[in-house]
Amino acid sequence: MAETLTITSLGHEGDGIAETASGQKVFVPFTLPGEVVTAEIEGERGHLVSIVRPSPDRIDPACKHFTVCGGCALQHWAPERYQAWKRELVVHAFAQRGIETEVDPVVPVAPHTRRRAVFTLARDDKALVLGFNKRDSHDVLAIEECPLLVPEIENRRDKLAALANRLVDQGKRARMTVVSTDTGLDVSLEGARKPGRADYEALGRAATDGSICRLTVDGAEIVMSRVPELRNDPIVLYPSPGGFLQATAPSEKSMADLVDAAVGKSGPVLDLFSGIGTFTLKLARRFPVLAVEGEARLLQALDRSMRFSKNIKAVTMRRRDLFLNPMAPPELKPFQAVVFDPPRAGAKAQAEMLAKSAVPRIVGVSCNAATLARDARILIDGGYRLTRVTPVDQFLWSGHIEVVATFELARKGSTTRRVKLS
Ligand SMILES: C[S@@+](CC[C@H](N)C(=O)[O-])C[C@H]1O[C@@H](n2cnc3c(N)ncnc32)[C@H](O)[C@@H]1O
Repeated sequence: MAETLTITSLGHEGDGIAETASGQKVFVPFTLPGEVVTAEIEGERGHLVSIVRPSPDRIDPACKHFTVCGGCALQHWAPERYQAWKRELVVHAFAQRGIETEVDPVVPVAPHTRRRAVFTLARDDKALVLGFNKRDSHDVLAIEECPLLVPEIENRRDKLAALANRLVDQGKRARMTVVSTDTGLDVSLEGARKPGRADYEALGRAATDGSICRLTVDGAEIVMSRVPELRNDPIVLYPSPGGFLQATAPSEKSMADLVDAAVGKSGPVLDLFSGIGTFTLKLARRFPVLAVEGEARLLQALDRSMRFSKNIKAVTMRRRDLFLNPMAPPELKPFQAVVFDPPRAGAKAQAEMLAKSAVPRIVGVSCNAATLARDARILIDGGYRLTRVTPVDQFLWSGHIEVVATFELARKGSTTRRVKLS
């Protein structure tokens, strides 16, 4: 039987939190603070049945698939309240580590800006479905719209499904990463059937209608009609098939501007977890930069950017596993600033090394506020001061938030030295 509940707050994934009559804490998706709802209780999950008293901040969701699609959790909240909640997530993550800090307002990101999408493809009962996983399910939802995506991807769903049609067999699944670039769609298919000779020809024909610049299957290039380029004059970035790329161009710009400002006026700069060089290249307009990254193919893409971008200073690249082999204080010595932008797991080992260094400025970028706060604690305990924290809403309507944090060396007796980067 459904129980009447009052939602007191939202959990970090965006689900409403309430207490049952028996004092049990339950999470009820698609509810808002202050709302009175009825829900069927199953363990610590509450399945929303009806909204008895809606929040004045409740709005109509932007997408017809909302609540069924696993992608979005919070389309039903007025933007100002939603953004304030996202900022609070960051405040809370730092407070959990004993760090009291000012946090800037969230930098918002508009709908229809997601330029990198990862679709699931599944063939059931003959039809090939291109979509996203349903909420709390492995089933694939065939999406008819997605207000997150740039139109170049959203309007080509049928074309993308047709492209994969030959290579996904009955009962099988595959993953398709699509990046909208300035030269067309860069499509990477993974987990599909290996193409045979006849497939190559058909794929070649299907892919060369002007909308697709590159098609790779499990990393192997099948079609390349134009080199995929992300142009931001004077810089050109080259995405790597299926490789990491900041999810939207506006959030990437906001983060790169924040990093650039936080680095300040002196180099050389060390860019750790550099990827294809999103921050490296912008910083290299002013300073020599050493880019360190674990994946060879991303450094190859950065190498290409260095050759085709204009007005950049010396960029040195190094491949290294920074989890197993973080850069140690003697190696950090030449740098006036260090940027680190690790995966969700954070950069604990590297933060421990940075905490022992005398680098004057450190900028941390992360899509996980909890691991960033953990790494911030390590830096602060090592003698750094946290001077600015800015959330960027790269993952609109989800519980995820991107954060840029700036640290300055505050240890007594610390001096700054300028050293030439060899
Ligand atoms: C969040 S991405 C940031 C990339 C880059 N800063 C950008 O904006 O495009 C994290 C990067 O860390 C790299 N990475 C993951 N694990 C690593 C490791 N153990 N050592 C070095 N790099 C690693 C990934 O390949 C990825 O490029």
